[in-house]
Amino acid sequence: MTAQTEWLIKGLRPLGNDPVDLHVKDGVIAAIGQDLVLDNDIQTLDATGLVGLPGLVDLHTHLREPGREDAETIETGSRAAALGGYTAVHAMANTDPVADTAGVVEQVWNIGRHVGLVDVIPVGAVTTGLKGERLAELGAMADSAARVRVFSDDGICVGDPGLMRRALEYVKAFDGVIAQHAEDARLTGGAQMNEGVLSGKLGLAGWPSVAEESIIARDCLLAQHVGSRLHVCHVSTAGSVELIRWAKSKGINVTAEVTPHHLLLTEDLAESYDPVYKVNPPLRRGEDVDALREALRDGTIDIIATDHAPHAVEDKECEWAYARPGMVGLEQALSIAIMTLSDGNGAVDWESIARVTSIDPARIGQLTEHGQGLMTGAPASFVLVDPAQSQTVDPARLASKGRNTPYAGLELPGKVVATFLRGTPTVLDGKVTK
Ligand SMILES: NC(=O)N[C@@H](CC(=O)O)C(=O)O
Ligand SMILES: [Zn+2]
Ligand SMILES: [Zn+2]
Repeated sequence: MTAQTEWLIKGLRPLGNDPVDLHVKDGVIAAIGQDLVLDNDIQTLDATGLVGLPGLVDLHTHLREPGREDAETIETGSRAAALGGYTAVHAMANTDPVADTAGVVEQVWNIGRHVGLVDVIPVGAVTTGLKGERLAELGAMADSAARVRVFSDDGICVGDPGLMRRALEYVKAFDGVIAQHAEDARLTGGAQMNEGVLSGKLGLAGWPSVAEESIIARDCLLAQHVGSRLHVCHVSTAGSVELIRWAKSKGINVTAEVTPHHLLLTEDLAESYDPVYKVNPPLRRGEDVDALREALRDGTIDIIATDHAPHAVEDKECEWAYARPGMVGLEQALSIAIMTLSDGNGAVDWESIARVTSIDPARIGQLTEHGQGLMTGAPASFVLVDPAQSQTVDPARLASKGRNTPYAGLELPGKVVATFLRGTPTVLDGKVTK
């Protein structure tokens, strides 16, 4: 029975270009062409009007397993990811136990494979227990079955410059990358929101831009000094953009990500005192949002990464100061990419969307099976999007266990109709297949 493995997909528009048919067989794209006719009796999918993109790759996802399965599991997070058009997600290391050994990363990787909806690529911790004291077993995680290439203490900054330098040097051996959560903790004690006029008015302790920017500047100089690869997580300020632009102009090997929420939302939302808007780094000013959007368009910021951060209801529906920071994002990221990378007259820059959501995240994470585009011989991992449909976000209907979406009630453009992972549909008709 070839039903699951062989497909004829009719009339999709790759990256928004002229319609073609796609023959999917044995996990790869066997042929692309106009009006393909196949003589055997295989499954056909009418994709007229749908845009085809390479499967999305998230470099920054919190799946909460092991340790907080009440907030998210690898399975529920995988469902959310597939519905969002993702075929691979990098699972952050700030779990309990922390993903700081070959054993833990292999377990996460195995559960992801068993669920089978997206490739779950573990991120390894930089320091043991995220304590910032000594390096974790980076080499063993890289050599493990999980083939870890991205290392991060995300949630916490690697504050010690000596340790950061050694981590950057260590991962060079296997072309790994250190993904830094840039926050000088000595400048953010008790911080609740962006530091500025509004934080003063609201009486909430501020997180100043300089707490992010000073670490980015330092880490770029360290990456230059030791000739290593640095990735900056969730860039949130105009000043950070300027620093990264400078570093790239000097040939420093730095890449950067921006989250959907930092591309769309501003600090004013804190006026509601609704903790759904509490996140690290905090939502910033309109000027910062403008600079981040421009930086994404001109390539200074390489990619969109969700920082999908599901939390249990009791950790979010409480007083602002006690709420955990973070918001979910896997199911809405593509819509926000569409909003950010269109010209306002409805013309969507699909090529850039593929670059920032798939091709470049796969390159940074060293994933050879993803982000390859729709080409003959490439793995059949792609997403079919209907740009004419929109979705109104209902927190109760998310596949993620997290209900902490900042987009509740908003009508967002685009809908994922189907996602394929190595030739097998994980989403069909907008629903997870298993
Ligand atoms: N972004 C957040 O506000 N929270 C993240 C940690 C992080 O990304 O720093 C989390 O793990 O909940
Ligand atoms: Zn972080
Ligand atoms: Zn994070």
